[in-house]
Amino acid sequence: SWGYGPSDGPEKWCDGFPVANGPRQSPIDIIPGQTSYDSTLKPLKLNYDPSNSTDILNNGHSFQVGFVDDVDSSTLTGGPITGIYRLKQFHFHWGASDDRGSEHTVNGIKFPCELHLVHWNTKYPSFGEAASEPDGLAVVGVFLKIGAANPRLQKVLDALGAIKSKGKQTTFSNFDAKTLLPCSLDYWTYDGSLTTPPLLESVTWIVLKEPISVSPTQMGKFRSLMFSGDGEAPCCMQDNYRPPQPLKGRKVRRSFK
Ligand SMILES: COc1cc(C[n+]2ccc3cc(OS(N)(=O)=O)ccc3c2)cc(OC)c1OC
Ligand SMILES: [Zn+2]
Repeated sequence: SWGYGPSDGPEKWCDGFPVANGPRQSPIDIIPGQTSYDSTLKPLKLNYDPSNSTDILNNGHSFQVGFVDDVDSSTLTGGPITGIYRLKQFHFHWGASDDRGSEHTVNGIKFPCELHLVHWNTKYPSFGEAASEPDGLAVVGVFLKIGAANPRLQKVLDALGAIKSKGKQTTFSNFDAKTLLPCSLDYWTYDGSLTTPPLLESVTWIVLKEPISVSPTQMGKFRSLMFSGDGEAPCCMQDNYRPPQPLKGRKVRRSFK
């Protein structure tokens, strides 16, 4: 299957997933001077119920925190989307060193890490069905910038010891995803895709302009995870990011002046 190494990484994904060369692939390089302010864009509304996180899982590509998504308890509304989207999971992408790791870039600048909060449109019966519709998913992207240690992030990082290798999972309840958001909800938005296989072109991307902080020590905790499962040749989980993809004429809008 696919990965992030020289033989199975992003340059090879088109072999198994031809949509990799499609018209609305993600991530992209966001060039603020080339975005257009859209006054019709609504404020983002993120109503996350702090009690409905369920588990934390090492899926062999990243780690994800899952949420109950059979009711409208943690939702995304407003912003560039219409209707109600439910939070399914959040996960991260990061680098082997602090000079890289984010998937989206800003004026070519890479951040050391990027958080993705994955939501699906409740007009469809499930995530899986929504994932194949052009308006099926909405992912909120948040950049992490090196600075002071982030105490809210630390709660997630403290759970990583229990999920070091691929396939490990443990309960992770009462985590409020809202605590990972920056003060400002100003955002850029564009039509894109999943950034990992199956690379489905079903994502409305909402990338927040303001980063949250992460310390170098905390970045080290991300890098202590393994791509590999128990009993496999150990391989550190790092550089699990896809580089920016061609814009192919897409417009990037911004919610702020
Ligand atoms: C739970 O069901 C599914 C889980 C998944 C797992 N999955 C795979 C790749 C993903 C890539 C993602 O990309 S990202 N990095 O842009 O947020 C987000 C969530 C993902 C979730 C995929 C599915 O079909 C596409 C599923 O429906 C069958
Ligand atoms: Zn992601």
